[in-house]
Amino acid sequence: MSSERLLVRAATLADGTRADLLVEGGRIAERGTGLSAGGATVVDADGLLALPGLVDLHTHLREPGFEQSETVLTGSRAAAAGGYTAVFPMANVMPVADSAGVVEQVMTLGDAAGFVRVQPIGAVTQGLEGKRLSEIGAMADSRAHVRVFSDDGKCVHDSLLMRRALEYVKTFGGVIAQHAQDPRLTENAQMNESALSSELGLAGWPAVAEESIIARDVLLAEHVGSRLHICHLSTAGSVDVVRWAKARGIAVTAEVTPHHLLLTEELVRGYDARYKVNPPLRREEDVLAVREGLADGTIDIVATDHAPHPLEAKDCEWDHAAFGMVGLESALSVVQEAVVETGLLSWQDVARVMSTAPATIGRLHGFGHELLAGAPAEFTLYDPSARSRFTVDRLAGKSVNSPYLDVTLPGAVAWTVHDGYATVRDGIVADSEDVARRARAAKESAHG
Ligand SMILES: NC(=O)N[C@@H](CC(=O)O)C(=O)O
Ligand SMILES: [Zn+2]
Ligand SMILES: [Zn+2]
Repeated sequence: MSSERLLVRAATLADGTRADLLVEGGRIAERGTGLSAGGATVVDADGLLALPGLVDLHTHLREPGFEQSETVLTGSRAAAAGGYTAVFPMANVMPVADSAGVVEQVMTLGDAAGFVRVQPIGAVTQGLEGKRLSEIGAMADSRAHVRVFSDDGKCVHDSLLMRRALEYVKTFGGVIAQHAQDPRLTENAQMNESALSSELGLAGWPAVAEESIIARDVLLAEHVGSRLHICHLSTAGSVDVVRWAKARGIAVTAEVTPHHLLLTEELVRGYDARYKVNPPLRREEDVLAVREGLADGTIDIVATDHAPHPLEAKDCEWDHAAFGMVGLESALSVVQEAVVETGLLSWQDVARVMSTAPATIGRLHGFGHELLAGAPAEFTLYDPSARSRFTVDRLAGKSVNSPYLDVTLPGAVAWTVHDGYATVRDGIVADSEDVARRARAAKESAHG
């Protein structure tokens, strides 16, 4: 039961070559051409792209505490539907993931669900309050082996605390992932600060509120000699600051979300809160600049910032609506539309920015990213030639706050294979009970 045998026939790899992949015992047992099935389930991958399992460095799974929005299980299903095989859930849950107990609990829930690897992120400060450092060392040493720390949802605004956090994680090679938002410059802010925000009468969120924190933090990272990661970078100025920092040799990495690669503030005109997100959708110039930054390597990765919210938190007046949009299920399609079809990134680049690089930044250990014989079977089979209206049945998580509903997008995930097992087959997400049962069996066989 635990080790499914699959023969993936004639898949196109990211480099354009074609190969058969024989999956057995949780690994890619063989890679070649004309492999014989020998009783394995044959997957006709003609026309499908085989990408290493996608890794999301920025996900909100909402459990414990906000299970009406998402659970570790439902978010894991959303991830599998999008071609992901590993996610890093953020710490803004209740109780906050600021202790070994909570990060271990989240990891345990992820292991039990079995759809993806769930690698928790720990909070930088206790209760995300920005006052005292959390138990960073205890989380790092725990069974959850935390390497990424973030107060995401809130900015670590106190410069001294930020410095101390960078110093602390340096001792074990961790990284601080900063939600760069000056709280004073964005008090009650509702959308990007621009001519449009004045026109719409919504309080503006200036680019400088993001850029000034990034500028401070790259200098702190340089001073301390530690690693800094910038969450959901969204402005042209931020790209410039990170470009400058990298040229200076500072150990900074940065992410952009799919929505900041595709959508602009113009969407706010209709006051539909599905477009309300933190950081806000920016100007066309910013969208072009973050695409360029991703293409030239200034921005290292694409991360979804999958932020599920229940209907009542979105189906209300703009000012009262929650910030955030779901993104796991649509990420690859949006990336295809925004940067592959515009000629900026190759599929090999996509494999890097959505799988290899996030795994490296997050220090995800024992995870295979080359689809080679002997590697763990972690991959997705994607049909880039598909084109369809993105409908609510594509959303496998609990919440439906997607900005893409009824939008035509390219691409479709056909199969996702995690730990040698198909979590998505022929576009259908596997049964939760089956996946949980097989995860238990795999665990038992691993323990002898
Ligand atoms: N991105 C969002 O708009 N919301 C996130 C928080 C965050 O990522 O800052 C959330 O937790 O809902
Ligand atoms: Zn954030
Ligand atoms: Zn977030």
